[in-house]
Amino acid sequence: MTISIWRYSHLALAVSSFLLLTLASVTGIILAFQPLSEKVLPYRTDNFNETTLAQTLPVLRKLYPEISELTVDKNQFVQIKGSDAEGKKLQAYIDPQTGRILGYPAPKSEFFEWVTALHRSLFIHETGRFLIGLTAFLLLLITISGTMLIIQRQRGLRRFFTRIVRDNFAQYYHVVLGRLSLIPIFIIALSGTYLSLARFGIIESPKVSAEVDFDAIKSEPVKNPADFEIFKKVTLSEIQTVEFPFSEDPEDYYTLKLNDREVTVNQITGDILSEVNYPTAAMLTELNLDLHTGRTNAIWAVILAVASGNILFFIYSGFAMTFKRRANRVKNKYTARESEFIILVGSENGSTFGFANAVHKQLIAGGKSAFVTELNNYQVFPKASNMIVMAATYGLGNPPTNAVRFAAQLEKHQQPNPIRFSVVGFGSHGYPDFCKFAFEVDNLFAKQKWAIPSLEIHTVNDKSPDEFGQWAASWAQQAGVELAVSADSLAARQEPLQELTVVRKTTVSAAGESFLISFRANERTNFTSGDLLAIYPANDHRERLYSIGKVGNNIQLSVKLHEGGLGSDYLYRLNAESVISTRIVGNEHFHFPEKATSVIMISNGTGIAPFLGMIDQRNLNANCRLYCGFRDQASFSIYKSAIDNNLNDKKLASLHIAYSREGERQYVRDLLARDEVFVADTLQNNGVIMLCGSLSMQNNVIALLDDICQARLGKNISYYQSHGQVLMDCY
Ligand SMILES: Cc1cc2nc3c(=O)[nH]c(=O)nc-3n(C[C@H](O)[C@H](O)[C@H](O)COP(=O)(O)O)c2cc1C
Repeated sequence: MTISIWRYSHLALAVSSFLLLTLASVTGIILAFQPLSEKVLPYRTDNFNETTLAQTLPVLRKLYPEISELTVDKNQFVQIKGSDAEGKKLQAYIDPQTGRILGYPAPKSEFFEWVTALHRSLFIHETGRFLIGLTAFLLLLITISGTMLIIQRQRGLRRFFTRIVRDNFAQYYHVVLGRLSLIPIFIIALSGTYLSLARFGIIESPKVSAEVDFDAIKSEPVKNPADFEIFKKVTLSEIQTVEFPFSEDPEDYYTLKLNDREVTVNQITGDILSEVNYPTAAMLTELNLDLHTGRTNAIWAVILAVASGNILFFIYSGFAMTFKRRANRVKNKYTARESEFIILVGSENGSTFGFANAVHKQLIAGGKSAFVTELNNYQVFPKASNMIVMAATYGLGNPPTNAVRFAAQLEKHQQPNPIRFSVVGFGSHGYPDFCKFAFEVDNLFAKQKWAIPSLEIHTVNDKSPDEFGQWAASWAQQAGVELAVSADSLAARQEPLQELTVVRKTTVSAAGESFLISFRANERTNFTSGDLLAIYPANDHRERLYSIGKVGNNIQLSVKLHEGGLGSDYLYRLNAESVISTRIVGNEHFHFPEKATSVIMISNGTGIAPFLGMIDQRNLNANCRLYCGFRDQASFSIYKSAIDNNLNDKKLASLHIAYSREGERQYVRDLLARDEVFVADTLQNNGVIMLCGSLSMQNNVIALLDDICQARLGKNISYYQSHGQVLMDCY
C-alpha cells in the first residue's frame, strides 16, 4: 500500500481540524437557511433590474419628503429610512416604482444571530475568529490534498470523473461525494479564509470617501432629478445605498454607494461632484461574503448547505477508512533502513500477512530489528542480513496485486550487502500452477549477486499451519534465532463465521457433474450476487470459496462435484436443513453494474452461478444477454427452468449457449466471435461485459475481445478494463 504524502497531509489536517470543522459545518448548514427564509418574503418587485434612480428617487422624495436613505439589500428588497409626514420615524420596504409601502423590517431572528456568532467567533471574540479562520484555511488545504488523492487514485487528471472502484461504503462515497462537492467546498474554504484575513486586516481594504470640492459646486441650471444623467443611467440593481441631501442647500448632495464605486451628485444640477472606485480588496470581500453565505442566490445557498452536510459525511467516512486501514496495517517498530530482518509479503486477501506478522512479532520479542512490508515496496535495505519472502499466487500463477511491481523494483534496487534469503510460497493444490509466483520470486532472487539462499523454497498448501511451522523451524535453526510460531495460533481464524441452513440441493448421477445448492441466510446477512461464500469443509484452516448467486433471498451456489474434492464433496453430502459455518467475502469488483444499460454476461460451467442471481435480482432497466458454455445439454439442464423463467419475465433479453461436446461443438468464444458487432457496440455505448468461469475461458475470451476492440473500436481491451467495462471473476 503506497501511503503518499498527500494521504498523510489529508489525514493530519482532518485530525487537527475535525472538531471545529464539525461545528462550522453544522452551523453553516443552519445559516444557509437564513437567506432562504428571507428570500420567500414578498418584498421583491417586478422590473427591479430595469428600474433606474431617475424613476424611483423623484417618486420617493415626493411621497416621503423627509427620506434620508434608500438601501437595496442582497434579496433585492428596497428599503427607505427617514420620517413620515407626522415626523415619526419611518423604516419600510417599498415598491421602488410607486413608492407604496410593502412591509416593515422585522427584528433580526435571535436564533440566526446566535448561530452566526457561534459560526464566526465561537462566542470567544477574536480568539474564536482566529480559530474559525484557521479552520477555513485547513479546510482549504484538506480540499487540495483530497483533490490530489483523487487524482492519484484515478491515475490521472483526465480520468478524474471515471468510474470509482468500490472497496467499501465509506471509501466509495468519500470519493464519489468528494468529487461532486469539491468545487463548493473549495469556495467555502477559500472565501472563509479570505474573510478572516480581511477581518484581521491582513488583507487591507481602506475606506474610501468622496472628496467634494465645495467651491466648484454650482447652483444652476436647475434640473429635475428625473432628468439627471447619472440617475437615468444607474439602475437599482447597481445600488447599495443612496443617501439623500440633508437640506436643499447646493452644498448638500446625493451620495450613491454603488456596487463598485461611490458617487456624489449635485442635488440641483445633477452634476457628478466626485466619483471614487472601491479598492479591489473591498470588492473581493463583498464577493467572498456573497459566496460564503449564499445571500444573493437561493440555489447557491442550498448548494452550500448540501456541501456543508457533505463535510460532516467526509469527517465520518474519512475516520472510518482510517480506522479500517490502521486495523489491517502492519505495525513496524523499526524502519526499513535500520532493520536486520526484512519480511516481504505478497498477499491478495490478507491471510499471508497473518503468517508474516507472527514471525515479525517473534523476531521483535527476541530483540531483533525486523521490518514487514509488501513486495511492491521493495527497496534498498542497508542493514539487512536476512530477507524472508512470503508470497501467495493468484490467477494463472500470477502475483497478487501488492506484488505486481516487485520484479521491476528488484532490478532497480541493488542491495549493498550480502543478504541471506528464504522464500515461502502460499498457494493451493486446487490450482494447476501451485505457488508459481513464489517459485518465480525464488528464481529472481537466485540471480541477484548479493543474495545467498539460506533454505530451499518452502510451500504452504491451503494456509497449512503445520507446513508453515516446518519452514519456521528450519529457518530459525539456520538463522540462529528463536522462533516459536505455534500452529494453533496460526490456525485460529480471525473473522466471525455465519451459520447458513441448506434449503435445497439438486443431485448428480456421477462425479464431474454440477449441482445447485441453496442456503437460507438470516435477515441481517448482507450479500449480493458476485460475492463469495467461504466454507470450511474440514473445520480447520482450509477454506474453499464459491461465487454467490442471490436468488430470492437465498444464497445459491453452483458446484462441480470433484472426485474426492474437499469442498464439493462436503457440500454434496449436506441435506436440507443441514447447518454449516461460513463466511461471506465481499467481492465488490464483480457486482452487477447498476448504471449500465446493457450487460453481456459470459460464463462457462459453474461460472454461471453469480449471473443466475444477478438476472434474478434484475429490474427491467438493463438489457442483459447471457453467453454460456457447457459440455452438453444435460449439463445445462439444472439451470434451464430458471433461465426460461427469466426469459419469459424479460429479465434476460437473450440466451446463447455453446455446447462443447455436442452438436456444433462450440465454445462461448465462438458465439462471441459470431456476434462481434454487437459486442463492440456494447462496449462503445458504455455497456459492460462480465466474465465468470475458468481462467482458460477468460484468457480465450479476453484475447478475442482484444481483437474485436482493436479492429472495430481502435482501442485495446485494457482501455475498457480500466474503465470498469470488463469485469472478471475467473478461477
Ligand atoms: C481466485 C484464486 C486464485 C488462486 N490461484 C492460485 C494459483 O494459481 N496457484 C496457487 O498455488 N494458489 C492459488 N490460490 C490460492 C491462494 O494463493 C492461497 O489461498 C493463499 O494462501 C492466499 O493468500 P492471501 O490470503 O494472502 O492472498 C488462489 C486463490 C484464489 C481465491
